[in-house]
This record gives sequence, structure tokens and C-alpha cells, in this order.
Amino acid sequence: KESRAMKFQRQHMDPDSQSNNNSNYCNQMMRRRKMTEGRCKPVNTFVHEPLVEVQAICLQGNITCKNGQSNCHKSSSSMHITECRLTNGSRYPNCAYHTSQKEKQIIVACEGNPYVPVHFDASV
Ligand SMILES: Nc1ncnc2c1ncn2[C@@H]1O[C@H](C(=O)NS(=O)(=O)C[C@H]2[C@@H](O)[C@H](n3ccc(=O)[nH]c3=O)O[C@@H]2CO)[C@@H](O)[C@H]1O
Repeated sequence: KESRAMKFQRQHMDPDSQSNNNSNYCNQMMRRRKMTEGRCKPVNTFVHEPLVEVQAICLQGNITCKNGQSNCHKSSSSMHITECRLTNGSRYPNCAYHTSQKEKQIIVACEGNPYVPVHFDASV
């Protein structure tokens, strides 16, 4: 069974590619990382920073998550990210995404021992 930490890495980590303005990046990556099976995941962010940098976010002060839990943490600096957003016209199984690259601080929820990111909450 895939751990929550590994699921976070599968869904949100892409340290090897520069922030991508290739308009097909999201179409390819959402499939490759298995977020278009059964349904098209509506919104997903990939982070183009080293894993250790994203894991270090969990050491930042606690803030409130969208779901009210207080195990969220905000990155101290902005990070290179790519936001994938489903286009209005896309119909499963043809999941078509807008690709937009940004530099924003990110908010993740952390859990476990070791205390690591398990959920992407938002970018600000
Ligand atoms: N505090 C917590 N602590 C621990 N766990 C927590 C906590 N909160 C939730 N989980 C769990 O996480 C799991 C999960 O998949 N949550 S999810 O909201 O659907 C994820 C969002 C995110 O993937 C994506 N998104 C969204 C915005 C954006 O900019 N970029 C972007 O990528 O869209 C998704 C839907 O918004 C679920 O099992 C829930 O129980």
C-alpha cells in the first residue's frame, strides 16, 4: 500500500524538471503520476524544488489548514511550482489541463514520524 508520504511525492514532487511552460507538461504529468484514472483530478500542483527543501517546510511554525487542522506549514520562501488546472471542455478519460508556472510560497500538511508532508494545502 502506498504511504501518504509517498503519495504526496508522486502527486506533487517534480524536482528534476525546471518549472515547465511546455503547455503539455500537465497533460503528460497528470497521466504519468496517475491522477487521471477513474476521474480527472481537477487541480494539482507540482513543486520543482529538492525533496529535502519541501520536507523542511514541516519545521516551520504551525498554521491552520483549509480543513481546520493545525498541522499545516508554509514555506519560508517562494518555490518554483507548476499548477495544473482541468480545462472546462475536458471530458474523462481525455483529461486536458492548463499548465501555468509560478513562484509562490506553498502550504503543506505534515504528519507521522518522521514528520513529513502528506498533503498539499495551497500556494500563496
Ligand atoms: N490537515 C491535514 N492533515 C493531513 N491530511 C490532510 C489534511 N487536510 C487534508 N488531508 C488529507 O489529504 C488528502 C487530500 O488529497 N486532500 S485534498 O484536499 O484533496 C488535496 C488537494 C491537493 O492535492 C490539490 N491541490 C489543491 C490546491 C492547490 O493549489 N494545489 C493542489 O495540488 O487539490 C486537492 C483538493 O483541493 C485527503 O486524504 C485528506 O484527508
